[in-house]
Amino acid sequence: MSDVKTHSIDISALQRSQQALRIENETVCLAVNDLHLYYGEKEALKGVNMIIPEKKVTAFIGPSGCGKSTLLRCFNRMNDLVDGCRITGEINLRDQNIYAKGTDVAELRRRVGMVFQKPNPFPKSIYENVAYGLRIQGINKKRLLDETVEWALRSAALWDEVKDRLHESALGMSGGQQQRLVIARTVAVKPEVLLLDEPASALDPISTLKIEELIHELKNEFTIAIVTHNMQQAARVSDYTAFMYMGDLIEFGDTNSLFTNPSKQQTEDYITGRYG
Ligand SMILES: Nc1ncnc2c1ncn2[C@@H]1O[C@H](COP(=O)(O)OP(=O)(O)OP(=O)(O)O)[C@@H](O)[C@H]1O
Repeated sequence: MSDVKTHSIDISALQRSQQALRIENETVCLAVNDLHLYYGEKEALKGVNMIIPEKKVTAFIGPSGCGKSTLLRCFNRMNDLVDGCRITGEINLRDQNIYAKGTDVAELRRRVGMVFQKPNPFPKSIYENVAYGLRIQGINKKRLLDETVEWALRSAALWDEVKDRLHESALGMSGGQQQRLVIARTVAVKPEVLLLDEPASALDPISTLKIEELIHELKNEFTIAIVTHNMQQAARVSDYTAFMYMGDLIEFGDTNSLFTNPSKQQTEDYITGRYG
């Protein structure tokens, strides 16, 4: 390991297992095959191939505009909502191509939930925010709603802070609490995958730490893909990291190896702060 690399990322602080993870030993949750995405004439993803392993955290890093969020949004077809967006290639969620004709996109988005940079609770009570997706599914039995709301709030490490004010407005919560509430709302419908698009970048350091700890807990139950601008955060929270540059996936591997011994010069230049 060169001095330059250790200067940028303090990998010793990760307390990571010495045993390297191996992608080939993982169960595949999502498989991306030759994915190209065009916004009009502009090719924003240039033939991406990778897998997202099940019940692991996969981080996407790279300079602004390299396509991280675009790729994340492909996993639950959020780009379908963008005018002039065209996609070729495949993404398989387990053994189903989510871009196949006839895919139920609403059901896909239940299975693959998404949390954005800025917390976006609904102007409703804490309880109703979490119950929202369940009610949309037609679940109205109070006992089932109560149980699931509690489970989701516990999963998002928020229950103890809000159990006595469930019927107060979510808008009275702090930004960090709102983001954990949005995570609770997302997990309440029991998705298989959680997509997190810079989930902590609008939060203070303590709230950020809580979100990072939460990610560690959530990967016991969910497959997680996270976009982050913060390389330290990627190193802290993820098992695997994908480095993107100008629409290409440059390198993908276990996080320890990618940060300590990158195989591509572009990755090394980025993680050592030479550009981006
Ligand atoms: N809705 C859109 N319409 C047209 N071009 C877009 C759209 N969204 C993104 N792009 C372009 O696609 C490219 C990739 O953008 P994307 O937001 O995926 O990058 P990113 O790596 O997530 O960037 P950042 O880190 O700044 O969020 C950029 O050139 C961007 O300008």
